[in-house]
Amino acid sequence: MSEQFNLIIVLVAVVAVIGIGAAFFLVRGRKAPKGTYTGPRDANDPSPTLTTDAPSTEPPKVSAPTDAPDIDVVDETAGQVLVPTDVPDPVQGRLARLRSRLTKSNNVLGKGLLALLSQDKIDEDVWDEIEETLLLADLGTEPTLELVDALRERVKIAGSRDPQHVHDMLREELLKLVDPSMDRNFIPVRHADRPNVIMVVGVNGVGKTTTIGKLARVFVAEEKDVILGAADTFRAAAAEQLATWGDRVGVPTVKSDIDGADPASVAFEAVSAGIDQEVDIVMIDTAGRLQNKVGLMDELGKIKRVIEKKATVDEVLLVLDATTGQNGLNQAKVFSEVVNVTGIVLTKLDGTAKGGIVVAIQRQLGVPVKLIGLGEGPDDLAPFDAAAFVDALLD
Ligand SMILES: Nc1nc2c(ncn2[C@@H]2O[C@H](COP(=O)(O)OP(=O)(O)OP(=O)(O)O)[C@@H](O)[C@H]2O)c(=O)[nH]1
Repeated sequence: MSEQFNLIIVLVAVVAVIGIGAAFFLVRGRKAPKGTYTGPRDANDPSPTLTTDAPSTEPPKVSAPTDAPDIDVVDETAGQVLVPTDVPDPVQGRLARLRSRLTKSNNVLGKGLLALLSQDKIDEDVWDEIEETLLLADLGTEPTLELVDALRERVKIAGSRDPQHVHDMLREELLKLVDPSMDRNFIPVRHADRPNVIMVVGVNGVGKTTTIGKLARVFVAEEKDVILGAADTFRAAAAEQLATWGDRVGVPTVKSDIDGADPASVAFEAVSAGIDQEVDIVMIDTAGRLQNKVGLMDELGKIKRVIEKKATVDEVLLVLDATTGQNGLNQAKVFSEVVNVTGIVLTKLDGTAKGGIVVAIQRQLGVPVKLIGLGEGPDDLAPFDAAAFVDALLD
């Protein structure tokens, strides 16, 4: 009797275990085979405790390993069907919608300049004030002097203080500095045999993950298929944050649940998944948390090389926080020495009166600002348009 009773208990336990297992499987969806990137985790790959300044003595190895370490990157995107909960705003007209944010924070610059230039008599003190206004707006020394010289010349020739004329003159000269001729296209086109790959770089806290989330929405609004790769592996929460952004618009994320996992492996898996699933765009988030330039260089360089085993990196977007002024310029310098930056995303322009940073950064790197962040909302990212930007400063 007690044997029968024991048998019943064992049977009940087995059924319960199978049931829980099946439920878990259904909730998680199908797990694809373990990661296919078999490159070794380099000694200099970042770990959560990395603080040393010591440069690595060996270049990162990325090829032909024999015994693949246990890289826990699993492409959970295969067969995954995400049901979007959000419909992103169309891209057209975004800057117009967000223009008031730019105007509110930056009209100190535009209005200040207009007032100064409209005075009956523009003496040296006024020119000094104009110069100061431009420098305070983070325009940078060289562009400031250029602009002041151009305005002096034009004021001398025109002689008139008519407000509309002053407005038009200032608009023209500012536009020249912002340079409307730069190629600011940021909507990628898929290659015939592979997705377009975008790497997003920048230090932590600048709004990188948020920007990738917002950009994924922009691409979805443009009817592109997208996969995200969470190669910022310093903290699993960052990957979750990215996945949450993606989930909302039906974009899957390749990630590792392990803090400090090899970022290049995650990038490789994301690009592999993008190729397998024939998506248009793969966007790779990276960490900017490294304590020193050598570490940063090693990590970003390795991610790029590993991706290039599968595809080309078509765009490297550098995300910079507009409120950080000179610090942002220093970051831009470091990143551009490490990777070939092809475009800039300037975030938090809604929170600063220093819109001149657009000019300073473009000058320093010689690459265009392609997008600007104008708030924390999911669709508060706008394509940068030189004329609309200058108009927002002046109106
Ligand atoms: N006001 C404003 N806030 C922004 C903008 N872009 C991002 N943020 C905020 O900036 C903060 C940091 O953003 P994250 O995306 O977490 O920054 P991150 O660079 O990815 O940082 P890590 O994940 O720690 O590397 C968040 O509170 C964002 O909401 C913007 O354009 N305007």
